[in-house]
Formats: sequence, C-alpha cells, structure tokens
Amino acid sequence: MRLDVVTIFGEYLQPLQLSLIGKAQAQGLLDVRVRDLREHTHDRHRTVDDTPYGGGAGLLMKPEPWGEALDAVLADPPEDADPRGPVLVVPSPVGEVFTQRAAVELAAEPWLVFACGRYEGIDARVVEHYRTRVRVREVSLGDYVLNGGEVAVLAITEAVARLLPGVIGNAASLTEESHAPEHDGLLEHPAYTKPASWRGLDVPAVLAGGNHAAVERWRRDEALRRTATRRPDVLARLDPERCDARDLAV
Ligand SMILES: N#Cc1c(-c2ccc3ccn(Cc4ccc(CN5CCCCC5)cc4)c3c2)n[nH]c1N
Repeated sequence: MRLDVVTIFGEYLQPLQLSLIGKAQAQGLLDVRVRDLREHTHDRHRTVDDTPYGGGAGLLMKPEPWGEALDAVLADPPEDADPRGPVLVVPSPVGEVFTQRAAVELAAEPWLVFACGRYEGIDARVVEHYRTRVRVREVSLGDYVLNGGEVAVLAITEAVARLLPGVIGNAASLTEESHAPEHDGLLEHPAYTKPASWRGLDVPAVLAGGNHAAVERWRRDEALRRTATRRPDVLARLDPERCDARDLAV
C-alpha cells in the first residue's frame, strides 16, 4: 500500500517510522511519502493561508497550494493503483466518524492520499474539485476538536496498516478485537494472564478450567455485557441472525 500525506508539519508524521508501521515500511508492505505543502507555494513567505470570505475567526488554507500539491501526487501513481485513482482522505471535524469498518474498507485500497489541514481548515473548493477526479472521504476521529489533521492521519494509518497481511504477526488476533466485524463489532471481553491471583483478585475460574466451550461462552457473555453497558449503540446494531437466545439473556 502506498500512502501519500500532504502536510505543513511533516515532523508530526515521524511516529510512522517506528514500531510495526516502521517495520512494515522496511518490509515493503507500506510506502509512506510525506510531502510538504509549502513546496507548492511561490511567494517569499511561502503562504498557505488567508482570511475567510464572509468574515469569521481564524484563517483558512488557500486552494492554490493544495491544487498544485495534490495534482503532483496524482501525477505520480503507484504501479498497482486502482483505475479509479486513490481514495483522498481528508481529516475534518465535519467528516464521517472513522470506524473499524472504514479501516477495513481503506485497507483494501492500494493507494491512499491524506490531506492534512491546519488553521480552521481547507478552502471548501479543494474537496469539491477533487470529488470530480477521485473518491474523497472526509473523516473525523470523533466529536472533539483537534488543531489539524496530522493526529488523525497517524490514527487512521495505524488502524489501516495493522490490517494489511504481514504487518501484525498474529493475524488471528485481528478477528477477536473490539469492533472486529468477525466479532460482530462487540467490545472485547476482559483478558487475563499469570499470576492466577494478584492483590486478592483472581482470574475467573472458567478460564483456567480447560473447558473451551465454557471459555468461549464466558467470553461471548462478557463481550455482550460490556457492550451493553458501555456501547448500547453498538449492541443495537447487532445482527439478530448472529445472536442466539442465550446472548439476549445476558
Ligand atoms: N479528523 C479530525 C478532527 C479534527 C480536525 C481535522 C482537520 C483539521 C484541520 C484544521 N483543523 C482545526 C479546526 C479547528 C476548528 C474548526 C471549527 N470550525 C472553524 C471555522 C469556523 C467554524 C468552526 C475547524 C478546524 C482540523 C481539525 N478535529 N476534530 C477531529 N476529530
């Protein structure tokens, strides 16, 4: 997978050189290219922002540098690019809330391009223009306000890259995580390791009993219980076909 990230703060993306994502790049599973938006300005001050039409607080990012930068990215496609081009992912407070389902969808793409805004955002014509050329997804990490898109790119890149074959050593664990489609999107059950007793707290006996059916039942019950108490919205989406009478009794 090729990832292009356009930003004025390239150093924010340094964490992508670390740990599993850094290793994935070294293995050739991921090709991350960080591009400086200011390389596409032509004035002495390398200006990327200006005041908003109609007034209002703060500054907006000008469309011209973005147009030049994104055109340059699109002119340099990876060999395995989809005929439709990349998905242009634009972090934004007004985007669709990013979910595991979106991570799975993006992980199926050979090429993602991220546009990291700053200030009060990017001139709306940039997204409007590129919707005529590529698939665009405006995404939000959640209902709180950040200062720019770079943190979102780090989060989205990690959520997507870990789904790529070979990035996570134990791929089986991907299907047992919270929000995994194979796990009906439920929150995961509590997990324990040795010692069996710690500060007067014991590991649930069923987990050490050796009865795998009982362990699976306990894990399912705990996942349902946690989801019901912490994320009733997720439980409400549970496919009735995917739960038996006992599930509903939890
Ligand atoms: N992903 C994600 C995000 C972001 C995010 C993503 C990308 C950018 C680029 C710039 N900012 C900063 C900013 C801050 C406030 C406002 C609000 N408006 C300003 C103009 C008048 C009306 C109100 C907009 C833009 C960003 C924030 N925030 N929260 C998430 N989950």
